Amino acid sequence: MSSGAAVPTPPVPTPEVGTVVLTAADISRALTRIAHEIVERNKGAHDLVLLGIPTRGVPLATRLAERLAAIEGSPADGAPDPHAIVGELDVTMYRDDLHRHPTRTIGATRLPASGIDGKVVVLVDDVLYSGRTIRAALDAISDLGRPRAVQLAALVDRGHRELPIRPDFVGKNLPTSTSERVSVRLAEIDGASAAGDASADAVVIRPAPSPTGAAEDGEGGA
Ligand SMILES: O=P(O)(O)OC[C@H]1O[C@H](OP(=O)(O)OP(=O)(O)O)[C@H](O)[C@@H]1O
Ligand SMILES: O=c1cc[nH]c(=O)[nH]1
Repeated sequence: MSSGAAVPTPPVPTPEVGTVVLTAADISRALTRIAHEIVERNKGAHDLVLLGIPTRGVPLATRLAERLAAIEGSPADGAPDPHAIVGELDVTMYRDDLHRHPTRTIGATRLPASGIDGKVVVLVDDVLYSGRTIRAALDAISDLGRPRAVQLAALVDRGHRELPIRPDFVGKNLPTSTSERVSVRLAEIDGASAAGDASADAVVIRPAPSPTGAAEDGEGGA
């Protein structure tokens, strides 16, 4: 017999790699909740396009699309083909800090065949911090078409915004210091964990790696 309500698990400190604030199960639950919120906000999944921002926004967008399809049922019920509504949006050339990071690699931009005109575009990113990446994404979108609306989903909102940008869907609000760094690990990008777990998924908070890195973060250099 159960002895009562489950006791919340406290964050797990791992001194070498930081503190795990979201486990794989937490991330999975957060994405499922966000998918439900997207459906609720948009009264279904019609006309949705999910654009992931590299690097980790892309697999997150795919995971969200798979959940949207599962929530909406059969295509006759309005369920989207998850592969047909996901794209990726590279924002490198639209950044306002390019001069500080001249060696950034330019990534791919790939839109669904439907394009984005008249669609509801949900931008998907792993971490929202200064908001400068999303500002760049909005500029990139305006060069590609004219969506009916643009919404923003972030797995983690760590605060410290430098621009008037606010997410519509958040996995976890995580109060942080500017001297910290939030790292998201996803199996699709990072492979198996050091412990050999099937899923490497985790969100970890740790001290920013170096004074240079800390300064970059504090000034919004993502
Ligand atoms: O709100 P901001 O201050 O712009 O920071 C958030 C951005 O920083 C990280 O990307 P990063 O540029 O480090 O690239 P990565 O995703 O390839 O690691 C993160 O994935 C967000 O895109
Ligand atoms: O902590 C941070 C800040 C910006 N981008 C990240 O991915 N993590």
